[in-house]
Amino acid sequence: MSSSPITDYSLIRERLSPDQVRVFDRILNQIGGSSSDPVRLFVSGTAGTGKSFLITALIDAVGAKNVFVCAPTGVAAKQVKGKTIHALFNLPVAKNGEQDDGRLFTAPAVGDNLKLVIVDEISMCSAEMFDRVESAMRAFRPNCGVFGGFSLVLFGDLLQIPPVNARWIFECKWGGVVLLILIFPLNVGVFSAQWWPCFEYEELEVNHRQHTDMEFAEMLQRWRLGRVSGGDMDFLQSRQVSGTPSYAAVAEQYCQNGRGNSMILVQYNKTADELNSRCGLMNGDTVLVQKVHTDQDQNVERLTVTPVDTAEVVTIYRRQPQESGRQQQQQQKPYLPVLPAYAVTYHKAQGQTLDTVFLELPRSMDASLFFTGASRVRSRDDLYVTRLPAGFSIKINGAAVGEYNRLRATIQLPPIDD
Ligand SMILES: Nc1ncnc2c1ncn2[C@@H]1O[C@H](COP(=O)(O)OP(=O)(O)OP(=O)(O)O)[C@@H](O)[C@H]1O
Repeated sequence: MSSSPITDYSLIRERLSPDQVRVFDRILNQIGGSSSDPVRLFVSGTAGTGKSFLITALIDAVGAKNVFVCAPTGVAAKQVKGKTIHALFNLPVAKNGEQDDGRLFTAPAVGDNLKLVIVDEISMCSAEMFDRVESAMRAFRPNCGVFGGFSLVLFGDLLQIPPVNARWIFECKWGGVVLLILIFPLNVGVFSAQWWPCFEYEELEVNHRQHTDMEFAEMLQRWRLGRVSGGDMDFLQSRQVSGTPSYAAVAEQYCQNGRGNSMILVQYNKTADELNSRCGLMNGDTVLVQKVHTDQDQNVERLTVTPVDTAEVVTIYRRQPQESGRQQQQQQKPYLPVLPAYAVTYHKAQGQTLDTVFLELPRSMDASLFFTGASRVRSRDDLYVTRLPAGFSIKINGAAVGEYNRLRATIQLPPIDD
């Protein structure tokens, strides 16, 4: 990816589908045009419609040094060569589920060349976090209005994973306002969070991830809306790894069927830890190994890695074993404190395309989690479930569907659940 803008967009446009080109042109025309109005756009579309792909095309066109790109999680940010929202805007991170203190740390320096700010996987960004982004952008350029007058494009799918223990980006802070609106039904936009109504809407429609298995794509659209047919249940039954939730059976199947970037998706971090450690692996930061340094006997001495959450370069050295006993320590070699992890939470998988997934399913599950997990793969053959609980069901979030339909109506599209 070049850091300078490409002025002839024809080559970039060639790699995009017609709906991606429509949005690409709309954004670039507004940024490059004579209008002084900043872009305020929310680009949605179901999983696999190439939202992240379009982001990389926009970065190429505008030039990496002229765009800020971010996402709520490190893995999602890495996907679009960006930073986490926290890292980009220097927001304090909440620890152990406690709320942070709401302070805004020093904002990064912003040159005059900043043309566009992009936030991917917006479904996971809470209304509170979005308020902070607004303050941070206004701090870059005070006196220029909302979001500092910068162009801002949001990408995501409101039917994928919502923010953890927080309000949706479109949800109102004060229940009382909702009550008032119920009594005096005014413009529906008043329901929304403070900044959300500033955004116009676009939707991508071509599924690029499951385009070779349209039956699977249709199945996913049912699941996205919380509908699981009898045929779907039969299919899920046939994709079970084991009759009982046995980590060993899952691990064995994983080793046999897992390809390239396969993942076991689980609900909670502690389950991921358990699964990883049972298999002799450990959970931790996800890192990309950039360089393996060896000595003259080809023993690995150290690794240069980039954690996906921070994108810093880190060197990992061998450590002495912790076991007690001097003799035992002398016998054991210093070890590298890094092992591959293959179970992650559904949250960490959002935004990725994976070769194979193994879904851990509770008896009742949010449609957003199930849909996000299942839609990571390209075809039915790449999807497994660790076990299908009796009476398995998924439930849809009505607020997200309602907001989706409201947005679609603004561009004359029918409700998704019609
Ligand atoms: N125009 C395109 N031509 C070829 N491949 C494409 C195109 N657009 C997207 N893809 C591919 O389709 C897959 C899904 O794309 P992408 O991850 O951008 O979708 P997404 O809408 O961001 O999905 P999600 O909502 O799940 O994050 C990726 O493998 C991507 O490379």
